[in-house]
Amino acid sequence: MDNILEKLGAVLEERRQASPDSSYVSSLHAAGMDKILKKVGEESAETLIAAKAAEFGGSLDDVVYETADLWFHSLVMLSHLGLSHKEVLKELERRFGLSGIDEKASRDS
Ligand SMILES: N=c1c2ncn([C@@H]3O[C@H](COP(=O)(O)OP(=O)(O)OP(=O)(O)O)[C@@H](O)[C@H]3O)c2ncn1[C@@H]1O[C@H](COP(=O)(O)O)[C@@H](O)[C@H]1O
Repeated sequence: MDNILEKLGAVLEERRQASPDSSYVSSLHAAGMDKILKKVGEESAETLIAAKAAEFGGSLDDVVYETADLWFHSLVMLSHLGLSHKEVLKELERRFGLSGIDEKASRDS
């Protein structure tokens, strides 16, 4: 499978200029940052609820579905600011191999 983040990133970039009538992503851009952040907040809450339910036997598929919604709307938020998954992946690359405990200690000292 081609990298879905690359493919989706290209579509999201194109949707910044597209008509809001024909595109959900363009309609979010047209509605503005508050609407995008409201969706990120909603999807975040739905992900938390699904994960908590899964801890007690609920559907793992629901966790995947809600996390995909959260990631998708987070990508739209980044795109609205002229950013993309690339900057986030670069930051994760930078952190790779750096223990969270060591990183926190370097901030506290
Ligand atoms: N991955 C997604 C994706 N995930 C979720 N969604 C939409 O996100 C919305 C989720 O909102 P909710 O579940 O809260 O549903 P809702 O009640 O209809 O939403 P609201 O009315 O509350 O805003 C739904 O409309 C989903 O269809 C997505 N819409 C688009 N994409 C990707 O973005 C591409 C571009 O989409 P368009 O801009 O619509 O062409 C698509 O080809 C897909 O690859």
